[in-house]
Amino acid sequence: MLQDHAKGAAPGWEEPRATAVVVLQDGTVLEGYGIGAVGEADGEVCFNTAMTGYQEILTDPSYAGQIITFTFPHIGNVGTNEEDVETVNLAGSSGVRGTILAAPITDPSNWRASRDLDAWLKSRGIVGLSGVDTRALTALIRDRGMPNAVIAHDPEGRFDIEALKARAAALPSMAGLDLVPMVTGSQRYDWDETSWAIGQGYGRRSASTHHVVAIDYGVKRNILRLLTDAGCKVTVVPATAGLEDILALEPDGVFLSNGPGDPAATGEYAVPVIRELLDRKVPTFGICLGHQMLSLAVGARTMKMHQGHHGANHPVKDKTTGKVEIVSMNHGFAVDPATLPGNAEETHVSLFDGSNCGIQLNDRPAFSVQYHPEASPGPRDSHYLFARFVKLMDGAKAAR
Ligand SMILES: NC(=O)CC[C@H](N)C(=O)O
Repeated sequence: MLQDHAKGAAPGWEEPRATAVVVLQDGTVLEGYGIGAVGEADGEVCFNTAMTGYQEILTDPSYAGQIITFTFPHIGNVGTNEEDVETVNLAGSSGVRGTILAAPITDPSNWRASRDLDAWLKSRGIVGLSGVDTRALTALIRDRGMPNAVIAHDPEGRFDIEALKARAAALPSMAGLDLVPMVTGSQRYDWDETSWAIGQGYGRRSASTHHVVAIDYGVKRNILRLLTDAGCKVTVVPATAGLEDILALEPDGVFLSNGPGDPAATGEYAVPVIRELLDRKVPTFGICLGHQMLSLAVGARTMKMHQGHHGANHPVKDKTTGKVEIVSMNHGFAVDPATLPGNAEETHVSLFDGSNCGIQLNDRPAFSVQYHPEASPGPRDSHYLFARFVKLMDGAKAAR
């Protein structure tokens, strides 16, 4: 499967030896050239269709336990920098385990670049390879669903393919896995960083009005920045924070973050706390995993998707306004809208496949979306949801 761009180029030309392989759970072997960390990594392979923002994607903690293949062939051409990192807690590492690329990584061409992608992947322990026919791999995922796989990278090109096949076949399904403990923070902390635009003097930070406690199931940095831009004083607490810990902070609202793994597997600790907060009518806003957990807390069910949604160009309709927004997505599970209780209304829907993309409760001040309104990467169409959360807290305060 090595790409044959140079084949027949000169007499005596020999195909370079594969220095990395991906072995899928069904025994499919794809060869390529190793990039990033040397060694082996395993996880569920998903494809991401974003054309830009690979650094934000590769540092989104929601990808813990996964390997990302990009459908856009030229990944790495603008290098990497210190700013476009979405992890908050994982100093020097990432959630994602590995990456699979089509074209070789070229020299970075961007004034912000401080390092090339290959060295950056290595520094974060991400194992990868290029030279793979990622169109074929994406077609395979569309046919059969997201497979488990092992990537092995050895500069000497020595692989025990049979052992890798056995290992890939034995990996557990993502369904049932709680991966939040791998990426949540261990300490409570205050957050005060605003978004890039405000930092550069282009935007305006709203006056500080509400105290938001953000529960960190693997939170992305730009969510915390946008809550801050919207005028919130933000305190981040670990995923295991109990009801009393949260109420002691006297929140005007609670934010439920994105995160990795199967939402149904967080039912033991996270969902009961959310249920209690809802019962106390604390204004609540959830994103992605937070949306799934809010839905679970009101009695709905979540299900594993066939190929999931991972990209920066997904059309979603806000049924409350009739407007269509183009959004950033990263999820492999979804809320089954047929299981939503009578007090929960579907507010957003995917125009790609009709899947549920948002809910609001009619009897309590709470709403959530399945996609990533903070973007990073992706369009900014959905930033309005942060203002909607502030309005919800305004209303709750006025009613007190
Ligand atoms: N971005 C997220 O929060 C992902 C949520 C969940 N892990 C899923 O894959 O559906």
